[in-house]
Amino acid sequence: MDLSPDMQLWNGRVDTGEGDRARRWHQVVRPLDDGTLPGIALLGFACDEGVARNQGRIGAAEGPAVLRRALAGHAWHPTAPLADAGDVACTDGDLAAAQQRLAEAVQQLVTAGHFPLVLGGGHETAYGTYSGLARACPESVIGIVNFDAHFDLRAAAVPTSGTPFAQIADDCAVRSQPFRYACLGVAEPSNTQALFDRARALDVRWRLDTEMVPWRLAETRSFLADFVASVDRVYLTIDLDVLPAAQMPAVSAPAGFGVELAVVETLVADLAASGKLAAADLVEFNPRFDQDSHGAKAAARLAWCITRHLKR
Ligand SMILES: N=CN[C@@H](CCC(=O)O)C(=O)O
Ligand SMILES: [Mn+2]
Ligand SMILES: [Mn+2]
Repeated sequence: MDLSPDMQLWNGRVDTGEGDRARRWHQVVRPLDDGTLPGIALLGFACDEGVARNQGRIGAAEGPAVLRRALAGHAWHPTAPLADAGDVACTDGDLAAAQQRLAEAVQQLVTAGHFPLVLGGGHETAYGTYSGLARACPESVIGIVNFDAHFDLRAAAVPTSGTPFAQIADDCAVRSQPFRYACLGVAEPSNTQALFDRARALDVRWRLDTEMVPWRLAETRSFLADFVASVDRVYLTIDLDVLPAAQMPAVSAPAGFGVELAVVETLVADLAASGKLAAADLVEFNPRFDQDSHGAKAAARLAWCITRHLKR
């Protein structure tokens, strides 16, 4: 796999003379090659074709590069190797082909023993990430944990950023595999009754944004632990529009209510430490709508959290 990572994106502060334990991401990350030991592999999906098709605000294709720059200066804590596998892009409007290329890259990474951390891209990223993981481990029951204000279970004429979990449900039905999907942070005003009906028909587990307030965190942790216990492996997808608009302005559809970053981070850390997390993506980050990098910082913090707590 050669997706030509742009290593120029990785630069930042150097604490000269403080030794190995003072390193930051930009000093640790290496371009992925055949000799890279199994570890964390960053993979960009530079695509907002699904957002455009879903009547959203484009710009998420610029997300992967900005997220790498935001991550570059973070202190390095994990011990696993960190590699940059480069980007899969969608430049010709052929979303299905781009999702297939993403799936192939994710499949190769998982098969080689890496943990793919995919930097989206709109939520159409999820269909590629999931498909790659499912191909790499066809015997596993994969549980999808989606932090999102939206179910993304739309029935649309063409695939969009609003359809990935409906597409996955269809694929699972074809393969006679169970469709295991938990959606955390669902905003009632942002999902029609038809979407709730589809979620019920597909046996989706969900928690509303109003149920994910900090003072009900213990309940939410237990909800998530029960879901994780019921599957073999977990695919985590974080749609950044789950965060309140004040914490995450840099998305197509900012949340009026949202789930606090502190709550999301605690739950993400739980998932990373579960030993079942097999792949993750962060999606919908759109730098065009950021304010003084607040959104980039929140998104980078969640990516950092996954790597900090990851147990495999
Ligand atoms: N990823 C897509 N999410 C939402 C967008 C909603 C909106 O644009 O208001 C959806 O399709 O439901
Ligand atoms: Mn969303
Ligand atoms: Mn979404």
